Amino acid sequence: MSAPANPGSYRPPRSAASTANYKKLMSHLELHGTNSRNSSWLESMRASSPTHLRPLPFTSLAETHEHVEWKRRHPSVLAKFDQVTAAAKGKKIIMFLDYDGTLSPIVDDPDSAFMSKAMRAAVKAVAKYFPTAIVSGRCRDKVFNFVQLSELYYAGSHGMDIKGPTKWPKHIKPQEKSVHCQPAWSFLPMINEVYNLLLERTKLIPGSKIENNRFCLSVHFRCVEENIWNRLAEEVRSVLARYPDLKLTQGRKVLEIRPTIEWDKGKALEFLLNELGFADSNDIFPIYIGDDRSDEDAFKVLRDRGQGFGVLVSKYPKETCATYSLKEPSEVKDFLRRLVEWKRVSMKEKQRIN
Ligand SMILES: O=P(O)(O)OC[C@H]1O[C@H](O[C@H]2O[C@H](CO)[C@@H](O)[C@H](O)[C@H]2O)[C@H](O)[C@@H](O)[C@@H]1O
Repeated sequence: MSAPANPGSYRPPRSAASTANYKKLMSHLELHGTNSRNSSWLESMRASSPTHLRPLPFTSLAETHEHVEWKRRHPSVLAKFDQVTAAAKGKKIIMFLDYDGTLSPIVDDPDSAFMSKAMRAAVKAVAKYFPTAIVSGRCRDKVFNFVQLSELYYAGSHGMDIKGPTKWPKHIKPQEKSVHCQPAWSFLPMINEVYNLLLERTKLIPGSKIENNRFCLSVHFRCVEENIWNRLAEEVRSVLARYPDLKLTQGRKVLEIRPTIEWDKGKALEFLLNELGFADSNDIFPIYIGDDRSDEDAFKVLRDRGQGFGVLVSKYPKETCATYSLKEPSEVKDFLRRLVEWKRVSMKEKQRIN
């Protein structure tokens, strides 16, 4: 799965599963879109980001049985920190971090999803000790502008645009060839065409926003009144009906339009492990932290490889392939800091023994 020499010449296969998902989602929009408020896509769109519900604190007596059971299956990685570091001992940790909802809190305006200085310092410290990648649905340039750390790998557009660090941290040998992977290169003109069509078709829908993430698009529902979600979805449906090579996925109050290629955040994770020279390595310990559905592809890869683990960032129980959980970005920051501290102490200890 090495980077194509000429990204423009690479035509990845279309996935049957993706096509089936696309048809399923499209048929939901078609069959139930305009009349039924109970269609499954509407329900899951609501549930994807229940920011306006009263949050149930994890420690509250009001915790539901479901919540308790979910926490038992996906405990806090902070609470299990000693267990985690015991498993990672002697192995090489590689850190993968989603951006929105993981490093930055979810906000109404996607252009204002800034990360705090403290979070940036925590990510910088992690990258000093472990190879670190940001894996985001955003386009690579945009997520780089938010994070502003040159020593990281960046996988934008759900992993369809990967680039290596421009400043190499000491622990990584600078690669002879620069890491570069754009498996959906040939879809660029189509994505731009659909972007312009959607801008035009949705301009009268209050609160809607179409975000161009280069190899994919996001249609934002967060600031659209729920009673017109169907109208927005219908516009998306009617545009996409003419583009069978694009598929729809659903995120947190967002519909994402992507090329129907067999590529996702899980594939990006595998690509990066290969590029780092860990393809067949048994002594690696990859950790992937993310909050959204698209992160599940990466959690699943780690689960299937039996290496490292996934951490889901969520205050609410969600079906997930992640092993552990964290409630919110501030806990992600705490976890990153603790990991750095643990590494510093174990390096000192090693030096003392030698
Ligand atoms: O993979 P990610 O880095 O998590 O990107 C997924 C989407 O994130 C952004 O949207 C989400 O965050 C916004 C800002 O907090 C929020 O307004 C929106 O409702 C969320 O869905 C980004 O704007 C999208 O393009 C990404 O697809």
